[in-house]
Amino acid sequence: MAAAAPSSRRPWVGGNWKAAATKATIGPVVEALNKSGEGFAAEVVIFPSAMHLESTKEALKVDAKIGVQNIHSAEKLGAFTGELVVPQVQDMGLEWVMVGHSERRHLFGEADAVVAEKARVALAAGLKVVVCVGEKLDEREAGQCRAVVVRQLDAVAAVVPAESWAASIVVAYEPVWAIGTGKVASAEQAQEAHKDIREWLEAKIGAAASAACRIVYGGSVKPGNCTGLGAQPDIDGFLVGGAALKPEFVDIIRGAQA
Ligand SMILES: O=C[C@H](O)COP(=O)(O)O
Repeated sequence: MAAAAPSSRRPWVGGNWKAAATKATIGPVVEALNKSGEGFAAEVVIFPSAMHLESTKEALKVDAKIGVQNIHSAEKLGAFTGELVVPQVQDMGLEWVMVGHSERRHLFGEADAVVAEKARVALAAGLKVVVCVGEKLDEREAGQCRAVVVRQLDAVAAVVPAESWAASIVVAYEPVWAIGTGKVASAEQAQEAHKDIREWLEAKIGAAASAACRIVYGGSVKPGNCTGLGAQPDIDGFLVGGAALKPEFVDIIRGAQA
């Protein structure tokens, strides 16, 4: 059963800039965020590329956190050319790590166990983690949506402490067919998947985790569709790609009020 009214969970909005940002595109977004001049009701986390972590952190003057889009699963600094490791995330004073984005899973071949190990290492170091899950179009058409998401979540649950789910994990449900395609899931489709995830949390982790864990939707979220999605009882915010690189990202953050 869906465990709690959405207003009991602080909304969460992530802006995933992927490898799509340059100084020219970042500037107007940061300016819009800074000009908004408000404390957002939602918790806001921006995920720049490694290239732009420090400059974005310095430029942002609003209550928004910075996170990394991916990490390597090594626990210590070392010879891992091209990777970021948890001690570097901490050295930068960052709190958030994203794992399991569909582009990591499907373009770079990250298996469920690899994603889970990254989550484990980040949580063990005291970082907060966005765990991305979601089915491909053929999986949805084969009626496997719930099974795929449960498989991805089970892998994480097998290696992280149960207490992490309430306070340190945000689950991002991102149907792969809706990412960057303009084909947003309907509010009903998204709510059904989010309810499945909340029921999984209750059955696998416990009622308190199910009530507290933020489950956010990602996939072609825009100012024009975020209100209907955000009104669903089990949708606690958004993970935004393309629209997070436009000044109207501020409108999506405002649309994620509790
Ligand atoms: O991480 C964000 C998602 O991949 C969604 O991207 P999108 O908003 O461009 O569809």
